[in-house]
Amino acid sequence: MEKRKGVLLDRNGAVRTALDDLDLPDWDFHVVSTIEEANRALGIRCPLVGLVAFTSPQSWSARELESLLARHDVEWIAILGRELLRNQTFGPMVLRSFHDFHTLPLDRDRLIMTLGHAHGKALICKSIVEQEDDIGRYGMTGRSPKMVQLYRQLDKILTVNAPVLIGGESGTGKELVARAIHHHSERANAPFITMNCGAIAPNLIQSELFGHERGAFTGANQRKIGNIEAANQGVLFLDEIGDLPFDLQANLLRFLQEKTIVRVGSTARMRVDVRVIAATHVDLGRAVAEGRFREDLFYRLNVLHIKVPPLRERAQDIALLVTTIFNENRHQKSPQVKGFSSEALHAMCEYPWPGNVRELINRVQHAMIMTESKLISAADLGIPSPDLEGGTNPTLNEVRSTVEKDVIVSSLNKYQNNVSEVARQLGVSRVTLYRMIDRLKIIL
Ligand SMILES: Nc1ncnc2c1ncn2[C@@H]1O[C@H](COP(=O)(O)OP(=O)(O)OP(=O)(O)O)[C@@H](O)[C@H]1O
Repeated sequence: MEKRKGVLLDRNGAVRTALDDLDLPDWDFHVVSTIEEANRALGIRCPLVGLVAFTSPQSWSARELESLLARHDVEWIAILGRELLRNQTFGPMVLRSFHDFHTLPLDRDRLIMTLGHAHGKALICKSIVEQEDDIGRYGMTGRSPKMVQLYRQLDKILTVNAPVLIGGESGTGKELVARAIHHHSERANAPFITMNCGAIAPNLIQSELFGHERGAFTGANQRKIGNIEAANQGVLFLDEIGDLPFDLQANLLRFLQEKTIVRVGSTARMRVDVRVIAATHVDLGRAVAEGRFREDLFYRLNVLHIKVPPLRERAQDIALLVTTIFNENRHQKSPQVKGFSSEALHAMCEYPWPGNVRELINRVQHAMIMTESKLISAADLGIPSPDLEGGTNPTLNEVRSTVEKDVIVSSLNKYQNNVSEVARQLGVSRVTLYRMIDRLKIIL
């Protein structure tokens, strides 16, 4: 059997010698003596379990150590003298940042049990993370019917070259969709140029789009390549197209029809091959009806239309999205933060998210840094907490049972209901596991 990989962080080598003497048959420990070395080794070897040896509370800088522990998906075990656990600052740190601890002197049976349990837990976490790879498509997270419909539209849009108009509220992911179209099309190796028509002074838009020659106007000290030319062979993403000044809409239409441009101050017409993707958070059809947007340009841009649904219409995706955001930002959180309370998840599904996914990302990032609990609450996210059914919070026993059930069920699935293997991985006896299966009413 291939040995399980672990890392041992041991500054003076005392625990290393004791560990060698135990001669653990299933384990291969890579020993490092500094946090820097540990960081490197963890990146290369990807062990699931790590041991940190302490001879005094000052063995390591608490800040550097906690940052190391939080950065890697490893189950950590502190190896320490019993007296250190009673230390006012050290004890809480062990509770906060470690999966478990082992008091010195090393005890072979006790250590094998602790390591087996940590390894089992790490495997479960890993399998959950691997499942999370299948959380969406095209770099987007979401499996709700609305997102599946969006992916199907993208499947078709990628194979053709026509302009695309992307609608949807602010923060829903319109730019992400445009990037996905570029990234998965045959234009992927050519530039993706973005231009926010609402963020550029109207008098500069023409030169931003088409470029200018030196001396074309006061201040044009040198030739400038416009965004259309810069996107040659690739994609030009025109965000907030509804803000394009009316007179310039005619110029853009001409480019779309003739596939040529003229730099401001020049007479030479240049051929460019660019796919235009435009986005708007306003109803462009209405802008046409009100005379604010050219009808001919609207039809030219709207050959293919995609609407990105608001987040409130895909509440099923919220749990997936927050897990992704949590994992992407885990290096910024304080080490004790482990996830979201069920009350917070419930609240997020009820909240209308006027700022859509962007607002969700901001609130989760803020909560991950500011919360003082293990589980992020609705209050941490700054959103109202809905009344839980029956108006009561689940008891600790109910929460514990739910967690135990989830862990056992996913482990049984992973090991094809092999109870002996699951018991081994979870560090409990078969009899205990059978008792838990019975108590938690898990069907084998
Ligand atoms: N389905 C998704 N999965 C993961 N991240 C997403 C998803 N949708 C949006 N995001 C993220 O949300 C943020 C806002 O997305 P984006 O900028 O694409 O929205 P937008 O609709 O173009 O916004 P605006 O109208 O304000 O320009 C980005 O960080 C983006 O990566």
